[in-house]
Amino acid sequence: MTSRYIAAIDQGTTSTRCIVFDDTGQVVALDQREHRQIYPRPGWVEHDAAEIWHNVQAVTRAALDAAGLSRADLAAIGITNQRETTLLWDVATGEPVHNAIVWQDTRTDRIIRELAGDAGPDRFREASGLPLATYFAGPKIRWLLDERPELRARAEAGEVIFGTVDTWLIWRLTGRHATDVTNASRTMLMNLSTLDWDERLIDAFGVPRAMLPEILPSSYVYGEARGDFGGVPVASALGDQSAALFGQTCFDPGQAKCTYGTGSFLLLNTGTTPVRSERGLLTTVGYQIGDDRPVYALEGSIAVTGALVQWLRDNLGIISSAPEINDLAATVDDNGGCYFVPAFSGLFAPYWRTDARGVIAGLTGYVTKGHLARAALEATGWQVKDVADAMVAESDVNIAELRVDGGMTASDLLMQFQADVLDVPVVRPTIAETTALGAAYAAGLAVGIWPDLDTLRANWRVDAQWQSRMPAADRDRGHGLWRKAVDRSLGWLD
Ligand SMILES: Nc1ncnc2c1ncn2[C@@H]1O[C@H](COP(=O)(O)OP(=O)(O)O)[C@@H](O)[C@H]1O
Ligand SMILES: O=P(O)(O)OC[C@H](O)CO
Repeated sequence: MTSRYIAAIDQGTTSTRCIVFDDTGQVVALDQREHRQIYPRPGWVEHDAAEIWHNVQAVTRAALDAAGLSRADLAAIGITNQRETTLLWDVATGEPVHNAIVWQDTRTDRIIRELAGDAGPDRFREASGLPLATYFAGPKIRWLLDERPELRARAEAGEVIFGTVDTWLIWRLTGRHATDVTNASRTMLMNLSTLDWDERLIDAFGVPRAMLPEILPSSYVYGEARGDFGGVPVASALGDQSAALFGQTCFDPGQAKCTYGTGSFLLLNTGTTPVRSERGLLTTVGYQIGDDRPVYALEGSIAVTGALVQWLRDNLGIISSAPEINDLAATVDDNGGCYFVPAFSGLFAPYWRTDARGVIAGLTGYVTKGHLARAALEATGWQVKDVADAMVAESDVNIAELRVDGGMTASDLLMQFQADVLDVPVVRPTIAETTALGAAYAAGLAVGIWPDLDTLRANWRVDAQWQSRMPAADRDRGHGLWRKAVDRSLGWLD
């Protein structure tokens, strides 16, 4: 029997999933495991890279078992991952030399301020497409090598090497030290035009070239897996937001998707030319298929969306599960004049303000927990509107519809509000696991399961859609109040 299944590994911030897809793109089996979030100090977030590798193997075995399949049934393994999270490990032993520093971690704040100096946060934007921010991998490598000087000499000798999570998994699976171009575009060390490490950038961050992986396309056979999955080609790697763009089949310039999870990420396909942002968006690589020219995207990254729902559950206890926020919000007709800016770790796009902190504005004696629940859901809608507005202004593209995925799209109230404030249709596809699907599609293309992008496009189907029904005057008034609340959150830290 020919191998017609693909195992997509989705290594996310809070959990690791393996989803097995068949050659029609349908989900056959899924397994998922959470891993520890390590908070050594306020603002610091780490993961144990060894635990992540252990979980990747465990969920892949379990998903195959659940599907009643063996490795011989797999045509390919695809990888998608949380981006920017930074790992260093010892080539000889394969052991991590430090916990992984997670994308949300803000410990590099001082390094960022020093590097920005008089030139400001856009010092490296032309080459990298990114503003100087704690978010990206380059500053995290710098911090690790400054903190542990003994590692620098070993990194210069290529004995200690760097990778984002894709690289770590490709290395563990195949032995090759490689990354894909979408992940590399989040390091702040890659030149967006040459798609290679940029000497000026790696010098500025003090990163030895010997520790960096080779940069390869997203849909590409990286090598054959060894060990438990021996012989199966590892045939894709994409950062999770790029994978979702791919899984949503946003292959044409002007197509956009937003993934609503812990944070939310709106990506707009801008075609084969990178569009540099002057409005706080990121220029990133959407995907690259084999030797084709890469497809670029503009991205609006929002740090806290679903995480606010979790905060209402875990820290305030006003709901006992995330879906319950919708029942609570439905007890009231509107937000009661209340606006919630969840700037828990500053504000990401389009503001990039590390000095912001959360505020609830407009509180009166009238406000109930129902209003707070509604304001929390609306906060996601407004944050996405802010990045969508910046995108339209930046690229002259009118977003005709927004394709959505992720855990928060289960909220009908949020999806309706999103369509209302964006004034464009919001559309959710039948396969909700878009991120894993994107990794499976990219792997399947590389090994010939699917012949071309048109075949994948034809596979995309609408599950639900929401049309705008909010009067323009209400939208404008609400947006004005939201922006006032955002102003209140800025400059809280000195
Ligand atoms: N029905 C719901 N309504 C609103 N938010 C939800 C709902 N279900 C889950 N969430 C939120 O969605 C997030 C989980 O989505 P998911 O796509 O699994 O995120 P991630 O991949 O970032 O872990 C959580 O932050 C949770 O609070
Ligand atoms: O793991 P997720 O889904 O929270 O995504 C994290 C992003 O890739 C961070 O840039």
